[in-house]
Amino acid sequence: MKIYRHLSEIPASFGPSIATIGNFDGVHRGHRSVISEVVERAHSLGIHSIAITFDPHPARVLRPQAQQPLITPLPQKLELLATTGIDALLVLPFTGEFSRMTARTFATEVLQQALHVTELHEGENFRLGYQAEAGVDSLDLLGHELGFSLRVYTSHILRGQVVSSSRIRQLIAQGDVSNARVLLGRPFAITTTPASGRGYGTRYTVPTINMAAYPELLPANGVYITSLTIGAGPSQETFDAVTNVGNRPTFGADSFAVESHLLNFHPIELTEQTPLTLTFLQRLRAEMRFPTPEALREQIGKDVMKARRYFTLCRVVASKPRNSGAQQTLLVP
Ligand SMILES: Cc1cc2nc3c(=O)[nH]c(=O)nc-3n(C[C@H](O)[C@H](O)[C@H](O)COP(=O)(O)O)c2cc1C
Ligand SMILES: Nc1ncnc2c1ncn2[C@@H]1O[C@H](COP(=O)(O)OP(=O)(O)O)[C@@H](O)[C@H]1O
Repeated sequence: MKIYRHLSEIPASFGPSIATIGNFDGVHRGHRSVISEVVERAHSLGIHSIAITFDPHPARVLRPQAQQPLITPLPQKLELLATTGIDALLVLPFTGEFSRMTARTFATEVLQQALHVTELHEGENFRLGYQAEAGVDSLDLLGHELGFSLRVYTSHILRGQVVSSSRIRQLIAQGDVSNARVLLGRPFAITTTPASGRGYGTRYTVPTINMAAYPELLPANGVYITSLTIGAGPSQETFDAVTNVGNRPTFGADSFAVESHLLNFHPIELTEQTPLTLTFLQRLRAEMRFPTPEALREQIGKDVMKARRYFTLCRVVASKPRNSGAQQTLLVP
């Protein structure tokens, strides 16, 4: 996937192309189904497919006080978009001045003149331009004038829920990582680096790898079954884990941390720069204040047992032959 960071980087020869515009936060199942149609359609016509997105997320510029955390910060969004098969991605810098561009100017300068778009694919709720002035009906009219057709997708519904970034954000913020996984089409994960702990775990409960402060979306405080990937590339290793997100009230004053106890631990080199990807698989319970560290240690022992059962079950399911599908549906944890 070719990435362009500014309109001026688009080669004059670019296009014709089929495009989709969006924030794509989460790169969820709805995003993926539109993008895969764009890719397929462009492929069948032998022309380029391109996704257009913005950085920072427009909400950061338009409603900075809302501090909306992201499901996928830009590097993760790019990685996920690269797996969709789209030929190119245009990441337009989103500023106050840019936000005042009308839909007509955007469609003319970006879609028509730079990308030579012949088809634009968007969800039914899509809006473009200053103060979100243009919905799909106005874009359809603009397209007739500027030489592109608009294909509109109805909202993706799964298990009775609209697949949207805001719904997924809400589910994760409530700790419902299982439902978020359904709408995302993969488990929710964060990418971060290690930080040092206070040594209480090793002394009183269980040793943990602590994560550096993470400024984007995290699941609600509580205990989760997770997997932790340490490192990146061929030398990376993934461990089964249990993770606490919270303030550790058993040890006194609030001190927020995300920390993982690895079930199949073996010593591994960690530096402040080592990439860590923490994947949230299932919520186990709320964080609680225990009367003593021993009581907490006993509870963590129970959390570990549940996590071990979960991983064993997953591996049993994964090892079943594909044709025993009915049984698999019953077993998937
Ligand atoms: C699986 C797991 C569950 C935990 N649950 C709780 C909890 O319910 N209440 C709590 O106060 N701390 C909980 N903790 C946090 C421990 O108190 C924590 O490991 C300890 O504070 C170590 O802190 P340190 O890494 O800064 O040394 C949990 C930790 C893990 C790994
Ligand atoms: N099962 C385990 N899970 C995570 N870390 C472990 C485990 N066993 C040993 N460790 C080691 O313990 C270190 C954590 O020790 P420490 O910094 O004292 O943590 P804590 O503050 O949680 O006690 C980790 O960096 C890791 O190398």
